[in-house]
Amino acid sequence: MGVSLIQDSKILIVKVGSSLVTNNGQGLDKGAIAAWAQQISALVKQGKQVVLVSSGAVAEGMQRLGWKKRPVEINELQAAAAVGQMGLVQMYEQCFAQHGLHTAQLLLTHEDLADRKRYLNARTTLRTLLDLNVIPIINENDTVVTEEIRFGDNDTLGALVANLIEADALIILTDQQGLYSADPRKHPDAVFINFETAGNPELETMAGGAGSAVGTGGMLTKILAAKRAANSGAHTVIASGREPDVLSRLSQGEAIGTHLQAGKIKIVAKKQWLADHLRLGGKLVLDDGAVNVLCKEGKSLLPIGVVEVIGQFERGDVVACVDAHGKEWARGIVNYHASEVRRIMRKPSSEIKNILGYAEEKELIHRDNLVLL
Ligand SMILES: Nc1ncnc2c1ncn2[C@@H]1O[C@H](COP(=O)(O)OP(=O)(O)O)[C@@H](O)[C@H]1O
Ligand SMILES: N[C@@H](CCC(=O)OP(=O)(O)O)C(=O)O
Repeated sequence: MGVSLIQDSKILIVKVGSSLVTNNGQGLDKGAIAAWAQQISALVKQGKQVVLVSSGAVAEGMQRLGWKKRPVEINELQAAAAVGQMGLVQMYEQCFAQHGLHTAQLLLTHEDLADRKRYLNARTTLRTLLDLNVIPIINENDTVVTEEIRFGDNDTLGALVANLIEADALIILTDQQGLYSADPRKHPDAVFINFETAGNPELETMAGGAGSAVGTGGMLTKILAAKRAANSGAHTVIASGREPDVLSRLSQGEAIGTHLQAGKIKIVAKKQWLADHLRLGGKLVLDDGAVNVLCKEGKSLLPIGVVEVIGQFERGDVVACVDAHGKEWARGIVNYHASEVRRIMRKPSSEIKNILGYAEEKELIHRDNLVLL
C-alpha cells in the first residue's frame, strides 16, 4: 500500500485511548501526552485543524483515588471520572501551552448531539475554537450520564465528532499497531490489515473486545466508528499511539497502521445528524410496499404504508422505520404525535383531516427529513 490516506486532510479528529493516556492505568503518561501535543501543535502551525478526543478520566481517577479495581457501581465510576478529568485537562493544557496553544474542554453527552439545537451549538462552538487555533479536548460527560444513555466508548464519540464538523479524517491511537485478522493478544499469528474499505462487514468478524483492564471498546467499536465516520466522508486510521512521531509521519504521507478508506458517497449534514441518533423515541412498522417506495423510489412516507406504531413520540421527534421483521431501513423526523399516527395509519392522506380534525402535512415523514440506512 502506498501513501497515507490522510496526507491531504485539513480537519483531523485524533482519539487516544485510556491505556495509552494512563500508561495502562499506572497514571498519566506525561511523555506520551507531550509528544502528541508537540506533533498536533506542528500540524496546527501548518494550517490543519485538530480536535482531540481523549479517554482516560476513569482510569486516572482510579489511580488518584488509590482504587486498584475498576468499580462496578456507576456512581463510583462517575466519581472517578470527575476526579480523573481534572488531571487530563491540566496535563493537556500544560503540554499545549509549551507550544503557545490554548486548549478547551468539551464534555458531551448523547443528548447534546441528539437535540438539533444543541448539536448545531456544539458544531458552531467547535468550529469557532478551531478557527481560533485552540485545541478542543473532548470526552464524554461521564458524571451525568447513566448506563442507558452513554456513548460508552470514545471511538463512537470520535466518529460522531468527525460527522459533526465534517472532518476529513479520524485517527484512532491505541495500544496495538492497528487491526489484525484476530485479537493479537490471543492469536499471535494474526495477520495485520493495512488497507481496507471502511464499512466492509468482514472487518467486524475480526475485531474482538478490549485488550487491557482500562480500555472499554476494543477493536469492534473502532471498526464501527470507521463505518460511521465514512458516512460524512472521513477516512479512519487505527494506529499505535506509541509509534514515534505517528501523527507527523501520517500527515507526511507515511502509511502507518490500518487505513480504512471512506467511499465517495457522503450523506449531507442534516441527514447525517439523523443517522447519528443512537437511541430513538419510537418505531413505525411499514408494510413491504412502503419499504419499497422509501428505499427504491426515494419518496416520502405516507400514513397508508404504516401498519403499527411502537412506543411514544412527539411531532418533531426522530423515529425508526422498520419492516415486519424489525429491520430498520430508514429514520426521520415525524410530523405527527404517536397517538395521532395510531389513528391515521393504514389510511390515505386525504382522510387525515376528517380523522384528526386538521392536517398538518400529508406525509408522516417528508423525504427531506428522512435518511436511508
Ligand atoms: N482484531 C484485532 N486487532 C487488534 N486488536 C484487537 C483485535 N481484537 C481485539 N483487539 C484488542 O483491542 C484492544 C484495543 O482496544 P481497547 O483496549 O478498547 O483500547 P483503547 O483504550 O485504545 O480504546 C487491543 O489491545 C487488542 O487486544
Ligand atoms: N469517558 C471514558 C472513556 C472510556 C473509553 O472509551 O475508553 P477507551 O476504550 O480507552 O477509549 C473515560 O474517560 O474514562
